[in-house]
Amino acid sequence: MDVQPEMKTKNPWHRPWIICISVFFVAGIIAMVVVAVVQNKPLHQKYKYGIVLDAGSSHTSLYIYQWPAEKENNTGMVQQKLACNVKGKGISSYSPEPKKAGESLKECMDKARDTIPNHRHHETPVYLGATAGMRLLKMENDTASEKVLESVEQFLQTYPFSYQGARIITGQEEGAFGWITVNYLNDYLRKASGTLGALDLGGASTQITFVSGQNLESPDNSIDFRLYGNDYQLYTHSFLCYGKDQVLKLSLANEIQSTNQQLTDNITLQDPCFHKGYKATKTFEDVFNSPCVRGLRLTQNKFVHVGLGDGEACHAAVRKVFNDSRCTHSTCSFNGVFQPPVEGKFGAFSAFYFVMNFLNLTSYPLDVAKEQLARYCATPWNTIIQNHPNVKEKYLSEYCFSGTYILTLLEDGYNFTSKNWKDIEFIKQIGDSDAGWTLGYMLNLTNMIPAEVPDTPPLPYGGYVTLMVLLSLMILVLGLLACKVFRRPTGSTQKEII
Ligand SMILES: Nc1ncnc2c1ncn2[C@@H]1O[C@H](COP(=O)(O)OP(=O)(O)O)[C@@H](O)[C@H]1O
Ligand SMILES: [Ca+2]
Repeated sequence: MDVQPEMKTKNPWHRPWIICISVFFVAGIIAMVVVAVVQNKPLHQKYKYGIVLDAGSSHTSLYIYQWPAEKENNTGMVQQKLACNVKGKGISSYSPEPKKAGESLKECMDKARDTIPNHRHHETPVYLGATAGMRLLKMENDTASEKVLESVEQFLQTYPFSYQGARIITGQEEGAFGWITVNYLNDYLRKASGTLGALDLGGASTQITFVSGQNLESPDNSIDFRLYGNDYQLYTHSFLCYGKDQVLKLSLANEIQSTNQQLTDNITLQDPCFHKGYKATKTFEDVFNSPCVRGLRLTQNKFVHVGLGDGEACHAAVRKVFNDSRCTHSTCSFNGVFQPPVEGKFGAFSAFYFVMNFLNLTSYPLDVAKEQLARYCATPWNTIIQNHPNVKEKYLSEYCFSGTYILTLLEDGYNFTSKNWKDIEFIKQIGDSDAGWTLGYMLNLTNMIPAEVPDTPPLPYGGYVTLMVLLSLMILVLGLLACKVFRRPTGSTQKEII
């Protein structure tokens, strides 16, 4: 009979005020966790955007980059969202009708406008950097190059983005920003443990950039950076006229001049760098229409370009474009240009990659690569066309020449050897971003690579929330235990109740 009142008094959970306190206690902790989560996590990942146009000698590419809005100073945060290839040739080719230079960018700029959310347009910077094609046009005809730049400037300003300028970048900038891009994308800048040298081959110039422990004897070739608290001394050099299209002109001009034939119609040029069975009629203007080629002969007279398919003779012909005679420094690459011995690992991109990847030579030792290239060069033109029906004929006809130039430039020019050949990696992209100077250019102009390590919260977001939850649970358990201990009825009170 007495059991019922005894049970009621022994279970404190049946007391309304304890239930009330516990409910508020648990609700308070849940509220605390929810507030911490909501407060710290943005509802949607917000991105910011930047646009860079790479106005190269052969064509223009537009890149859109994106990064989380609240993390712009953390390395590795900027990624390529879109690459758009502008149809047609490079902007320097529009010098006879500069107005068309701007309009040529329409398709890609429209795509950028459609890709970037409208509310971000006005704060999205747009940069255009022109490289060696425009450097050459400027040398040839300053006013023409100004007109082309004005045309692209006017056109880019018709878009709702934040236009930041169109200019010809220097060879040093092209080299240094290519180096920043590949090291940023590999996340080497934060870790002070080694960097990747950058090798960029274009149509009109080529760049070599790497960290050298040696004394840099020529100030023109030296760039100092402080990034994320680390100091870097870079060696860089850009060889104007040593992009693969200009070197082809140089090499053809040398061969034409050494035939000792009158440059009248219908001379035949026997070229070891083109395949046997290749035959095309070209004009002297095609070869000599560049400030890179001496002995300007701008005639419409034609010559017949005939392939011999002889890899060894091609190597000898290509070597002639390098001038090794005078070096006034302790060591040189070629043409009397100072270069310390190459050091560390290198990423070789742009045409280095396109050509070596087409030739399937990206992962062989130097000697094997040379043998395979010689075999490729000796393959008849008919067979080459049959084997690659979908490759542009202009590219296809030039791969033997371009491959030979690349091996010659790397070995005889920059002094890579069979020993350190494996240190060169031919790369197109790192992650989803293309290797090239554009990303480094934008990171620099938007101040997204700070000199010092940025302040970061002591805990990452996930760790912070987990810790909060664990601490809350701990408080809850302790609270409940305390309740239990302090509210446990003592013997005397039990007796009193009974
Ligand atoms: N698929 C490809 N195969 C071979 N060469 C290519 C391919 N795509 C682009 N190229 C070449 O890459 C080079 C790119 O140079 P570009 O950036 O336009 O010039 P520069 O950097 O000297 O101003 C050009 O010689 C172009 O012909
Ligand atoms: Ca380029």
